[in-house]
Amino acid sequence: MRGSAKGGEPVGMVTGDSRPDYFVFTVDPERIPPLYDYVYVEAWETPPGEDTRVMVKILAQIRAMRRLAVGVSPEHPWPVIRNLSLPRGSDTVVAAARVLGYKWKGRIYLPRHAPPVGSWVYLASDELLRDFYSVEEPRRLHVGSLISRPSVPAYLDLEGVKRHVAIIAATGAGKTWASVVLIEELLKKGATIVVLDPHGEYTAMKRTAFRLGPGFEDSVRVLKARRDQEGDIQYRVSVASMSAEELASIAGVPAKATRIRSVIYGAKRLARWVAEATGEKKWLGLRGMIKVVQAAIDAAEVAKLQGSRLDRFAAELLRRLSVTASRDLQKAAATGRRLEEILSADEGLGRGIRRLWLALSKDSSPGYDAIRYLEELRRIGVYGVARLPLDQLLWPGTVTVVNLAGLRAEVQDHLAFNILSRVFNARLRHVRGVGGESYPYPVVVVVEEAHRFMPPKTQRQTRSRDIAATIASEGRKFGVFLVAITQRPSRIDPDVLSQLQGQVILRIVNPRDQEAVRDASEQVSQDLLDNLPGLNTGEAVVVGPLAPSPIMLRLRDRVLDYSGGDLSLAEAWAGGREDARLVEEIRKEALEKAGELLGEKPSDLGDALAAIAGLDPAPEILERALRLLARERVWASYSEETGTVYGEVETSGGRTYEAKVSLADRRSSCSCGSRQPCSHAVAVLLRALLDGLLAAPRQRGGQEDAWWSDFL
Ligand SMILES: Nc1ncnc2c1ncn2[C@@H]1O[C@H](COP(=O)(O)OP(=O)(O)OP(=O)(O)O)[C@@H](O)[C@H]1O
Repeated sequence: MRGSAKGGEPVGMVTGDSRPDYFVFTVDPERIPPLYDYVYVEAWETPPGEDTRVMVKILAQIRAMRRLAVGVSPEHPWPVIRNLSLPRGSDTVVAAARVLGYKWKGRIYLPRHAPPVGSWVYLASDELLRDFYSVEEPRRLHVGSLISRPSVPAYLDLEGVKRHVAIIAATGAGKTWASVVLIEELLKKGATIVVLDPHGEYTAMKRTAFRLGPGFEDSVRVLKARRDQEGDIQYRVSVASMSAEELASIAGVPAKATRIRSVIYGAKRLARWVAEATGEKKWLGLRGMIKVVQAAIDAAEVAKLQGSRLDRFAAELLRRLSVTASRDLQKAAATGRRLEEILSADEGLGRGIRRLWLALSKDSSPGYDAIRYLEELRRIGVYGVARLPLDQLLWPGTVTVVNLAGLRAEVQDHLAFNILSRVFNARLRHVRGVGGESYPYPVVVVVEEAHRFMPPKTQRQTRSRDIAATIASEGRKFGVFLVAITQRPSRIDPDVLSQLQGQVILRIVNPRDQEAVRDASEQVSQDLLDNLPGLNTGEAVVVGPLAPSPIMLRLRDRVLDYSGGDLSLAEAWAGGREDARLVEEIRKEALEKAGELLGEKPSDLGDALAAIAGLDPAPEILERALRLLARERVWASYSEETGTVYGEVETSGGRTYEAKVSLADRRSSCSCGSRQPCSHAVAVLLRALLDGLLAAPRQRGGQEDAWWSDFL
């Protein structure tokens, strides 16, 4: 009957240290239960609300076990040991059990008495455990089975999610797995879930959503933050809702670069007024700001020739903006008049122009730098004129994965801040009945790598920490619940961590992290902490309101896929085939774009580049450039004025190459040092072609001259 779950016969007797929460018992050597198995003792208790004592079954879990030698010790020398004939069973098996409580009228209570020494200890039956850990439908989340009893299902309590959840483990111990299982269960309950996914690990859930059953096919949506990442829809933040300071910081402009920041400040103000003067919202985006900076650089050059005067700069800038805004001369004049009206009535516009002049009057480099920063931000694709409607982010019975992969830390943090704030405010407005963007159902926000977003104030400043702390402390009132996932709880703000009352703790080895868990949760006892390094992958301890009583469980198999688990070689090599497919797609698209420019579709991409840019790259260089586009980050911008494509190739190995292709001179150069058209320059040219930045060869030049000659 060793290890059997039947119960009945005793497996030991309480013989040692006995306390209300813990007892030591000597084990029958013929019936030794495994570590973590469940036992009970019968004892008299007076349950709360009763006035007589009743006999109850006090459930306990074996947390430690030892064999003590009787009659021998390790100090005995070998010749003595060798000649002793020790019969099997001449040792004593001693176990220590942590009391879990007893169940009385559907509720779990902790005993007030220590089990008497001499009490029989019985193996708990499956039925007893099922009853002890039962959670009623519809609150039941089926996440696995008891660690030592695969036949007893382990349920979490849906209502416990209201007190927020932390999923904590060493790397590779199964955090993402645990989170996916929780998401599956929440989806079955019809929850609205948002996942902030810094590594793009959760995007694969979408492909497998159908496995959850009929009606779940569309229950996973993927929003991408970067244009070139996996996702159905682009998440969008409106530039108009951000301050110039915010924009500059996210773009990565150093705090000390005051002239560049001034340019961004001025450009933002002016772009807003051009939008107002023309009634065209497109000026509110980054492209609008970049056009303002370009006009300001040119206006500053003109003003410098005319005695370096602010009034000359202002007049020239307004003229250029009017013309840029409306090529129709009459309209341009009207826009100019309107801008001047605004300038005389509104000090803000004047301040914007002054800041631009101060930044650019000495030399134009802060202007070019500002363009570079804004251009980089624009290429991400997330910062635009209008924000994404809320119903694309939150939808009942749907998990929306926001793929933040491939973004700089500042941008990830800003987007996390933006999304957390939007969700919280939408719920707050609903609950308070205030107008504006609102959402009628509670929302669970899963934050992967939570330490990136909510570190202690003393360690690092982030934008998202304060809103995360607000959700942790007030989200319950407004129906916004946090599930924070991390391998470094010691790097999470203690104010946030202590509010995450439901904890799913998998293997943790680092003592600092164990301490952080203990500090954050009263329910994690020292003996539980001692057990954490010994857990296997996929085994967890759950404490707090998520479970009826602290529970050790093995997570069930997940249904939805995710990526980022251990590398599968078969899949990794299949990725190579995927690259080849992408290269062919890019080639096809580039040929089509070239056809639009040239008026007839070329049969060969090399010939097309020769016709468009006068470059004739060697075939292997062209192939390498296509592979760069498929695999790496390639950006391009085009200056109509100089007829030059500028761009960068950022490799996954962390190297950046800056390349330039002059269409007018039919030459290219690159920071890799190559004079011949190199793969970086060709990739940059192809990116400009794919992004539709290039004008047809016969249109270049002529129109430009006519346009600028009006006022030069
Ligand atoms: N419950 C489980 N049952 C079976 N295998 C599991 C379980 N949990 C995790 N694994 C395996 O362990 C590996 C690591 O799991 P997972 O990616 O969830 O860990 P993680 O803690 O999120 O890792 P990281 O810190 O690297 O993100 C996975 O490849 C998965 O196959």
